[in-house]
Amino acid sequence: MVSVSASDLSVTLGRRTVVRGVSATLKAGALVGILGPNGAGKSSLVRALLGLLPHGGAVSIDGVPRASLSRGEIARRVAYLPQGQLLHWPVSVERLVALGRLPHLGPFSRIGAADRAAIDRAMARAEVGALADRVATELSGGERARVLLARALAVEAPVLVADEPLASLDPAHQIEGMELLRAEADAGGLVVAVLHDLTLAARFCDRVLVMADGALVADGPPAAVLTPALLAEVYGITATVTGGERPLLVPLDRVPLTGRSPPA
Ligand SMILES: Nc1ncnc2c1ncn2[C@@H]1O[C@H](COP(=O)(O)OP(=O)(O)OP(=O)(O)O)[C@@H](O)[C@H]1O
Repeated sequence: MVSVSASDLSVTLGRRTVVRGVSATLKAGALVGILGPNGAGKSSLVRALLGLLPHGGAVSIDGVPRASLSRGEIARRVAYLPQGQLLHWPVSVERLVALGRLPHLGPFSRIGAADRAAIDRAMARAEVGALADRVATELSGGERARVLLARALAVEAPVLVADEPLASLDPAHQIEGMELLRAEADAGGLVVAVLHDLTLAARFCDRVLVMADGALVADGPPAAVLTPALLAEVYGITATVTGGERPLLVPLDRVPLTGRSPPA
């Protein structure tokens, strides 16, 4: 069973420690939301998990120390959709999505029938088939976000890590994006998504990890974690929280931040 495990993970950038002693084991079949205010360390955490940032502590993928896996092995096991990726080359959307197959190709091999099928599946799932011949640098922000999601889906890796996959998406595409991530998890994958929309996180995630000031301050099912007290302490907001297992959260006002200590 696919899993990603972090033990006492820490990241220091310049003189600042931006991830502090995070430990968590994430398992297949779950959609895990990484939440927390701006600057809390969410992107740094996922980048450290992937080995894209120097860090302290240990990470294992499927029980194997990540440091002992080659870049290719990691790229085949974990698809990564970075935050706010810019596109510099005027390639077609179809060719951009096809780049998702690179981890599966040898140095001299070309896209084959299986790769072609994976690209078509990914484009259909992210609903970007109609954009196939468009130039990627000429897309709107939301179109670009869906194309980049399609590229990550085209990897067909057992783990998908998506950093703010809903940014720039209209409400219908936000819901569609979450449905897609949910379906990946329901099909047995592990999906880790950095999210800012608390209601969508509560509705779709099985588990949420809440970061504040670099530390993991809460971890559990959304209904247990996303309480008015936590929202006040971590985000500095009052909110109405209604409903049961899949609460609806409506931010109302700002309140002074009180902070929350990591669980002992
Ligand atoms: N190169 C760097 N040197 C020093 N500090 C950095 C560097 N890069 C990022 N940081 C700081 O690290 C902290 C965590 O950044 P990170 O991007 O992980 O936060 P985040 O929770 O993903 O935020 P957001 O929701 O705004 O995307 C921030 O305070 C940021 O300013």
